[in-house]
Amino acid sequence: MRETHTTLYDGTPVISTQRLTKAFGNLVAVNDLNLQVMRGDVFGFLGPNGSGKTTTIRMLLGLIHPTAGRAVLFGMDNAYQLPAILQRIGAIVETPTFYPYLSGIDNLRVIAANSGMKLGSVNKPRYEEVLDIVELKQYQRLAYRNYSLGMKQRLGIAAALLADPELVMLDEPTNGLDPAGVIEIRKLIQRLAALGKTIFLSSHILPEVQQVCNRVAILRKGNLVKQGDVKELLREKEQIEVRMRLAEEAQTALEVLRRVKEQEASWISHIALEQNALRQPIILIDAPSTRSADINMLLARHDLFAAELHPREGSLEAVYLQATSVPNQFSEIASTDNHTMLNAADDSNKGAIR
Ligand SMILES: Nc1ncnc2c1ncn2[C@@H]1O[C@H](COP(=O)(O)OP(=O)(O)OP(=O)(O)O)[C@@H](O)[C@H]1O
Repeated sequence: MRETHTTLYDGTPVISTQRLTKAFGNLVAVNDLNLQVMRGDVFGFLGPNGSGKTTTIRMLLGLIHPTAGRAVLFGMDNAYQLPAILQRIGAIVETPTFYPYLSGIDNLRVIAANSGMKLGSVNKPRYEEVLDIVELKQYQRLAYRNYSLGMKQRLGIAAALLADPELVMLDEPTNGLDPAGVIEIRKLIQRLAALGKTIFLSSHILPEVQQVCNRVAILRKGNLVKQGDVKELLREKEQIEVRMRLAEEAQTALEVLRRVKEQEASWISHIALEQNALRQPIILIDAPSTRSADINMLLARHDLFAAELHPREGSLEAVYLQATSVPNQFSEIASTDNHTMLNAADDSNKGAIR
């Protein structure tokens, strides 16, 4: 988790949507969406293919008009004050177009010229600054066509940073990247957060999001099914794993724990008997990891002694799976549910890595 968060986070909303909705004909791509992104957030925007992430981002950037509802960025309604809002945003929604035969730095010059930024030596430090941030300074003279996919993606982010935006919006920035490329992007996002940028990141890759984001929203079929602080969401998904020496002991322990759960231990939300990788029976208890000693004591009271007992951290994957398995009657869109990596496999452009 990002450490800079506490120092930069001041609770000022940067993005606030109110009942934001987009329908394409009969298809409700985004339904009644209320999002809150605060200054200093690294905000993860999650959802399976077709759940409405890109449509939301396009509405936020004023690329398409909502069917209903509104989006307020930096306190301004984007239906009325879009130019003032866009000046403060750096975004990559689709892969930016670069000239293959021009170097990285020359491509940035072209983009700056095309978007009306100041040219000439006065901007040179800024080009180098952004290339430095994305760790491409040493490759700035290399022709774009010789860049790796990860370098191309980072040059795109450098271009989005030229005007020193407060909010950086990245739509699936790790698509198609190899593990090293994914790590580079993660480090880059952490650097941008440390520079005080607010980051809005849509992604399929849950472990990545878990590592860099402090807050997340999960979309399913155009509906917001979860929004919250990552640490809190993970805490809700903590478990305690207990292994007994013998299978019969595991069964007895399970019965004891279930009884205790009903009678006195309301801090246990669920208990299941499963098998570990060695096919040994284990008891998985959904409870705060700080309760491990209590579990030990409860078992000991019944002359049951665990061979192993250890807390398991919560994962965003567990949060996601639970959130997206909730049946939802509002929208008609077919989506792929219960896929750990938000089902990137059916789309060759998605670079989900397990
Ligand atoms: N211009 C459009 N016309 C009609 N339907 C559209 C249009 N744009 C998006 N959709 C539909 O809206 C739904 C949401 O699409 P969207 O691209 O926002 O999802 P997403 O979560 O970004 O998915 P992915 O991860 O695959 O990019 C999909 O069913 C998509 O087919």
